[in-house]
Amino acid sequence: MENPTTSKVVLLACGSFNPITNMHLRMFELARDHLEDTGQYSVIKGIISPVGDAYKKKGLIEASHRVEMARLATESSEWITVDSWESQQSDWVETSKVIRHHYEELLAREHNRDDVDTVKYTKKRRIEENYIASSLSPLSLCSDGPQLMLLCGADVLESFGIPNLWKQEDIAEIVGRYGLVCVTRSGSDPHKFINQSDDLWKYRKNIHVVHEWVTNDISATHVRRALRRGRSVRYLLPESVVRYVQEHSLYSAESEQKNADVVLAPFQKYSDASTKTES
Ligand SMILES: Nc1ncnc2c1ncn2[C@@H]1O[C@H](COP(=O)(O)OP(=O)(O)OP(=O)(O)O)[C@@H](O)[C@H]1O
Ligand SMILES: O=C(O)c1ccc[n+]([C@@H]2O[C@H](COP(=O)([O-])O)[C@@H](O)[C@H]2O)c1
Repeated sequence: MENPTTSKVVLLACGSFNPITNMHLRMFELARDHLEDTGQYSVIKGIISPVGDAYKKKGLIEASHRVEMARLATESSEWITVDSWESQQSDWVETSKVIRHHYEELLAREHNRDDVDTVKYTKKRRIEENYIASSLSPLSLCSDGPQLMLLCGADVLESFGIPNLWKQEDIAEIVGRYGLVCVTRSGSDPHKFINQSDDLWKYRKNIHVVHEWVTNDISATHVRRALRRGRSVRYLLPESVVRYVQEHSLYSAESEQKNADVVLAPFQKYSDASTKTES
């Protein structure tokens, strides 16, 4: 039964998912519990959007494999889905544009649902188009429509502070207009980071920090390292993903060198600077 007093939320996670791990899936569950615990939100859907091959991060294997592994991993979930739109684009797509794309999709879906009420739709569309990123409260599609929020780990939030990585207007749009749910990772302190950033502080009410008490250090980098050393990765990834990796002989010393000689664009320097990336 729908609760009319709560706002519906769709969570969107962007990243390499190289490969998807149990922690990526946990991130969704943690975020949903956290938001619903406030009594203000009802999370209706989660979307995993693997980045395209043009991201050129070192060791990034083909998007087709990463998308397929994410599909296998979410087969048993009733609410987490995978979307391949971003991965199919020939150029790298900035996250703000990925969010906009999914927002448009949600809006179109709402429109189809409400198409008897075209006046209501047109009015909301106009409000939406005129919306200024500097507003402090995120806009939901319509009074009963879902709100789209970006879901990420604290490393991505902290990457907002890397010079020339994210455009300031994109950060304002993501956090000011849509909202962000950030899951803590070991070694990170999102509250401190928000406190030290004037831009994020301005939008603090739209940033939901989820504390993961069971510190879980699984990272795709650790998984790839274990795989190329012939170590077991069982119970770090869903079993279906472990089987897929084996069947397709993914993640070797050779695949880790992919894109190693690529001259990096500013947005890729994050990947390079990341302490998680190694040879
Ligand atoms: N252990 C974790 N705790 C919290 N968030 C996580 C964790 N692992 C991944 N994430 C988040 O999941 C999203 C997708 O992450 P990504 O695909 O880059 O995985 P990763 O494990 O960080 O990868 P890599 O090790 O290759 O850099 C990001 O928002 C990232 O912060
Ligand atoms: O939009 C941007 O400016 C931007 C800058 C840096 C990174 N991103 C996105 O952040 C995600 C980071 O993923 P990863 O695996 O490199 O940690 C990935 O989806 C990138 O497209 C996005």
